[in-house]
Amino acid sequence: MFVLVNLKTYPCDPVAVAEAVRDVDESTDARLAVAPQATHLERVADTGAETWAQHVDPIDHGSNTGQTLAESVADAGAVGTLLNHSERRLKLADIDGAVRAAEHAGLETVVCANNPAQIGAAAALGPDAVAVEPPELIGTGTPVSQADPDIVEDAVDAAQHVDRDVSVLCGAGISTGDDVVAAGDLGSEGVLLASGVAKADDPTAALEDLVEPL
Ligand SMILES: O=C(CO)COP(=O)(O)O
Repeated sequence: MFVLVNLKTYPCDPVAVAEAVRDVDESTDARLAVAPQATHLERVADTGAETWAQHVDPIDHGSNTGQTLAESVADAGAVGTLLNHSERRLKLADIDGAVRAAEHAGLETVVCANNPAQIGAAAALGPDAVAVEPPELIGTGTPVSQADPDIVEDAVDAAQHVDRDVSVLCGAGISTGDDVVAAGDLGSEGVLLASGVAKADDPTAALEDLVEPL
């Protein structure tokens, strides 16, 4: 299972969380990664933790003030990027452009979507993975795998119908090892989570709990 921790703009210490991700990754068969804010990418990558961006724009080098260039994110040490997170929605054409920009920079891609229909559309753009995250469950602590298992199974079906090479992650409210196991039982190859680790008093303990049953 892939456990991708999105730090959003939570007021946590990104380096401390990254060190926890690195250390717990070494103790488990699961794959762990962390997605800090763009300004923290380099410091986080320097810890040795697998580092992801939260977003890149569908642009090339040039006159794009204030935008995030995939090559710069890769230069900072990121190996992948989230795209179209529910808190950073893009138009379809821009998701397509951002997937191409990320691929060009050598970044792995996870395109987020709200529901199975959007997952099918996202999978058709050929990212490495898609992630279904019902927005109403994000940050609630109620795991999608328990509150809405059908959405995960339907997302897996929708993605496989379009492209069997696109893996499916799920997210929203995931915070325990049982949640991760339930996500896997529903056909998900990983989880995308935030508050369960970023807001934890002890991120190492939170991560250990997440991977303990794997
Ligand atoms: O948006 C999310 C991950 O990208 C999910 O957030 P929570 O884990 O806080 O529900």
